[in-house]
Amino acid sequence: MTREKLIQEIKSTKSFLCVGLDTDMDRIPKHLLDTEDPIFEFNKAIIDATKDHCVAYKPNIAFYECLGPKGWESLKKTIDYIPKNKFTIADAKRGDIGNTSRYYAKTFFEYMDFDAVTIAPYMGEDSITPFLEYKDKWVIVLALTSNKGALDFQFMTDLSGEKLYENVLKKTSKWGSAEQLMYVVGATRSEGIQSVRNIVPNYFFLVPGIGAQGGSLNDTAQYGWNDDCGLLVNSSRGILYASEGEDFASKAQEKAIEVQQEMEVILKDKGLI
Ligand SMILES: O=c1ccn([C@@H]2O[C@H](COP(=O)(O)O)[C@@H](O)[C@H]2O)c(=O)[nH]1
Repeated sequence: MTREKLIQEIKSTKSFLCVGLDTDMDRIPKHLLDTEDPIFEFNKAIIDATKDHCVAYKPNIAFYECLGPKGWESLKKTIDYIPKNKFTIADAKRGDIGNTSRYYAKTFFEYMDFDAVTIAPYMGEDSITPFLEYKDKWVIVLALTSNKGALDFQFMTDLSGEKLYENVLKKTSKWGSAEQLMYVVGATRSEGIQSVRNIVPNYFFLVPGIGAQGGSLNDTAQYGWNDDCGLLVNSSRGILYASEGEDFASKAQEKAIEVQQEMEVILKDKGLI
């Protein structure tokens, strides 16, 4: 998907919500466990219930890989089921020597036809460039993450006082344009979102951390906004497990609508719609 199309979808859906498909066998409703593919049945119901209120879906690959071949099959069926106007993100956090990264890119962009894949930048330029060779596909680089462990490395300073995540932003933004590269910036780091925005004003951010992790949507919009919105805000558990009963899809829909309506207010306040 192109950047222009993504922005158009944000405007027409009045939403910059990304629904995270962290589909956990231990949490999906009991009545689905008797079906042939509980993970896919769950995802299908969630997609049907939320597709009018979000612009993106982000399956986290860990929840599928742990089930072996069956999990990959559920993931493939899920990605094929998601409507084509939705931006799809493989949250896989890959990155390896160039020769190996080429095959990760093949998996997620050819076999699976995702729009984007998340990448850990630790191995540098050759670990990222194979993904950038695909037209209209995206790389989403981990910059300032939402977890506690972000403090272990990301805030380390070099001799000039520059933090590691700042360095990552400056370097990687030379490798890929704002038409093909985005950054992961955690909603739990409102103090840092502004500094990331200052370094990469035009790039989109994928923002996890609202809902279950307690980050604020309004702070994210206040510090991370750019002229094109520039934000895809993810919620996984907060939507998927709004109910663990037979009404899970309608409760997920209610949650998605709640977030979408807050987003609509922000989009109007900022003058994008
Ligand atoms: O910094 C990061 C990077 C990725 N994630 C992922 O996003 C979702 C968040 O799930 P919630 O249930 O909405 O908390 C999950 O897949 C994480 O692995 C992140 O949280 N923070």
